[in-house]
Amino acid sequence: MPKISVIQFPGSNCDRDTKHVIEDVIGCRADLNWYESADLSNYDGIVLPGGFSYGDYLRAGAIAAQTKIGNSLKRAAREGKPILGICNGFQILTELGLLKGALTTNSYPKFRCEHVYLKVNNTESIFTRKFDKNEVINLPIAHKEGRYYNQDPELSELKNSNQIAFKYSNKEGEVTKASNPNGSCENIAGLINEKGNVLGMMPHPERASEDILGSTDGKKILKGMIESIN
Ligand SMILES: NC(=O)CC[C@H](N)C(=O)O
Repeated sequence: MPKISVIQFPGSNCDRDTKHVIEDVIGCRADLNWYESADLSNYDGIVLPGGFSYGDYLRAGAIAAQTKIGNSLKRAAREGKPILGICNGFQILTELGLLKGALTTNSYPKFRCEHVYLKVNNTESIFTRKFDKNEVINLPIAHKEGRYYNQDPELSELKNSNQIAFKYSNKEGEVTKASNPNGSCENIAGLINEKGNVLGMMPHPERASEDILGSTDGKKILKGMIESIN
């Protein structure tokens, strides 16, 4: 059975929910590992959970990315291990340079906590292959620094190499300004690296993995990742 490491930073707050979904909903082993002592060589996949690492001081994710787990994450990414960064995890991955671009303060600078619709743009990755192309899914967001920023030529490269995983949309799948909760460029809600083994996303799949929570769309992302490990 694959072993997944869920990394805990000072200020993580979605670590236990993530472990719960991986273990109790998907039926895989997940350990909580404190960032200072985590040995990623023992694990087949890694999840950076949501939260407020180091209190979001300087910029969300900036300080966590400077700790020694940063090098371990870079090594794991190079080795091709699947890495999923959820919300604060996505912020840490961009700060580490494992995903391109940056996450900055929402265009309307308030914390937004609500369900949003996403259009699935890439269905070829290990994380998104359980969805149909352009499928509209429903996941919750909870952030203040979720505005994805990038510019050309990098932005065009991301588009041309199909690295945009999810875009904020309306229920009909139209990618509009009104359906963009934070001012992200191109309505980008989730990105995959070039190699296809790292996904960062602002919405929370672990909060949408059980019927009782109103959506199970998020489970497909975690399941896709875990089932890719053999
Ligand atoms: N849910 C999260 O991971 C949260 C928050 C995040 N650090 C922010 O931008 O507000």
